[in-house]
Amino acid sequence: MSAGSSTVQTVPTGYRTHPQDAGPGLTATGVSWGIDGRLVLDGVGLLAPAAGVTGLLGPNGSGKSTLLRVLAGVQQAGGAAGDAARTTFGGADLAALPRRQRARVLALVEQDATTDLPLTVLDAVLLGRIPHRALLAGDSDADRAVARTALATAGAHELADREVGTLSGGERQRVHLARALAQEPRLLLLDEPTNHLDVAAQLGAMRVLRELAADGVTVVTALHDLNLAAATCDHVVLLASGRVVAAGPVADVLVPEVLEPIYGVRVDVLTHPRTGRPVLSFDLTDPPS
Ligand SMILES: Nc1ncnc2c1ncn2[C@@H]1O[C@H](COP(=O)(O)OP(=O)(O)OP(=O)(O)O)[C@@H](O)[C@H]1O
Repeated sequence: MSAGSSTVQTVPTGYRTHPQDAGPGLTATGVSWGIDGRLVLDGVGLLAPAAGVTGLLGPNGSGKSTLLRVLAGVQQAGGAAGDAARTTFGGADLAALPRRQRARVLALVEQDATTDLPLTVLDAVLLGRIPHRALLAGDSDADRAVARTALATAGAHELADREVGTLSGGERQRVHLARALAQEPRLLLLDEPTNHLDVAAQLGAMRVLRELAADGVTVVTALHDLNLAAATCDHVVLLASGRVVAAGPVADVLVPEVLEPIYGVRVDVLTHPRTGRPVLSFDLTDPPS
């Protein structure tokens, strides 16, 4: 791991929201998206409780990234499918919000997002401040302070003056998290935010998400690592072939009866000796039929 520090710091109190402001969370109904005559999302409905961490799980190609992009409004629901999707956050229709207003509410951290622009890390993180300042206004001292705090929270403060294009995958992932934190969202959507991170940095990033949730931010994160989800999420939504096949508290969904038919592996569930949370063990022998 080439980042100078793998330590992800706790969330400073300066830009916390408050749990009582969290509202009813994120709801989506009837979300479909298709391309080339194929339905990638097929009438997805989900509930991500306010001020909680919801894990979006599912095998490769099940539709996690597409769903996050549609929820964020980066990709329009429908596509070749045509549908009557409705997505609300805090009771408000997200699709009806003007783009700038939506960017003050939600931030999306995409998987392996890259940029060809010769931006420093600090400038990249400052992009997260754009929705909060007057049109055509430059960065203020306050914006730079928020950006530096976000970098520190994401464990990337030492990278501030580096060019984004020169960063390692794990370093870049921290910078994307910092950019989203600088946006001060009430809804944070993340697409596999830990896939380039070492184990300490993975847990550190999940701790940041948990602390944000404790302070009222609603977090939805796609994850491949089911044990990371078991250790850190409140609630999980399991997708397969563009449909939700299970959703609910971790202990209800991350069980062999649900996971084995979806992943096609044998699953045993143990209990963590200290936390009491589920620990999953996998092997490739055929699951019992
Ligand atoms: N623009 C597109 N054109 C064609 N196919 C697409 C497009 N976007 C997504 N797909 C297909 O839709 C399916 C779901 O893709 P998506 O990236 O949402 O899955 P995922 O669950 O995030 O996968 P992974 O875990 O591998 O990242 C895949 O089969 C993918 O190839």
